[in-house]
Amino acid sequence: MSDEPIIKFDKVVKRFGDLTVLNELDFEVKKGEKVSIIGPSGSGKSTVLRILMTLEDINGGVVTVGGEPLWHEKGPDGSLAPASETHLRKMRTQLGMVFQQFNLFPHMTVLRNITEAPVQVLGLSKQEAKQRGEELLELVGLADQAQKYPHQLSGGQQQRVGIARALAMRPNILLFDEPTSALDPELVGEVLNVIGKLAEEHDLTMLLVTHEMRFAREVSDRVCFFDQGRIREEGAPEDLFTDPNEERTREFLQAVLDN
Ligand SMILES: Nc1ncnc2c1ncn2[C@@H]1O[C@H](COP(=O)(O)OP(=O)(O)OP(=O)(O)O)[C@@H](O)[C@H]1O
Repeated sequence: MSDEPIIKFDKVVKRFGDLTVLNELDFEVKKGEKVSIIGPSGSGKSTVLRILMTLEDINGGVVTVGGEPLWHEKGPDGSLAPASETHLRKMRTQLGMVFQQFNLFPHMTVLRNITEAPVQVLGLSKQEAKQRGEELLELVGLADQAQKYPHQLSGGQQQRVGIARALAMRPNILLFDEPTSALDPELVGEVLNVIGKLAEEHDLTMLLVTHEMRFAREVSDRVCFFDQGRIREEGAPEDLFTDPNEERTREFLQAVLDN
């Protein structure tokens, strides 16, 4: 891990109508760091990921990815103007996201789900993309499922394809938005195992929104507790989970761990 932040939110404001979801959020992630975001429903956790994926714009502040503003472009005089679609498209290639609902293309085979974007967006040849796709299926333990369609797979297998698909774009940063919350309990483990293996073996920067507290504790370098659009408390998992400073964090952990 380096000290340089690869993601930086500087007083970021996000509103939906009258609702302020991010309230001057300051947040940094270092290169290679594995960070979990936990917190109550509606506290803005998924919004942080969606802003990074350029699926939601921002109403104030600056988001920087890899040292460059995401939602802005620097003019010749150094001033910041709203980003063009070309800039957003370029910036987006640094990030991959694994969604709660998998979001696979239902009419494509597993392998094609993985090769489509590398061919269309990165310009890889079909052969190169296929080779990369097969390696990734191996990594997520699905080498024998390449020619199946998503509906022929279990939820856990579909989510592992979702992870392979995100990795196929070789992102520097991988975002996970509650990747196991749509799964039957018996399928959660296989997905967490794949994510855990990635965290251990790769120097990818990972940002994970999760309700799986035990997993967050195992896999993260740092855990951030979000509350009302800000980070209420953050720290090493062993500190935050065993001896939080804030009463609000304690209440939240008590409530989720009792469940
Ligand atoms: N497109 C939208 N339009 C209007 N309101 C939205 C939109 N997206 C999110 N919100 C609202 O913004 C708030 C924050 O949403 P967000 O999904 O970031 O929360 P969260 O912390 O991830 O919650 P959860 O754990 O329930 O997924 C919620 O109150 C949500 O209803």
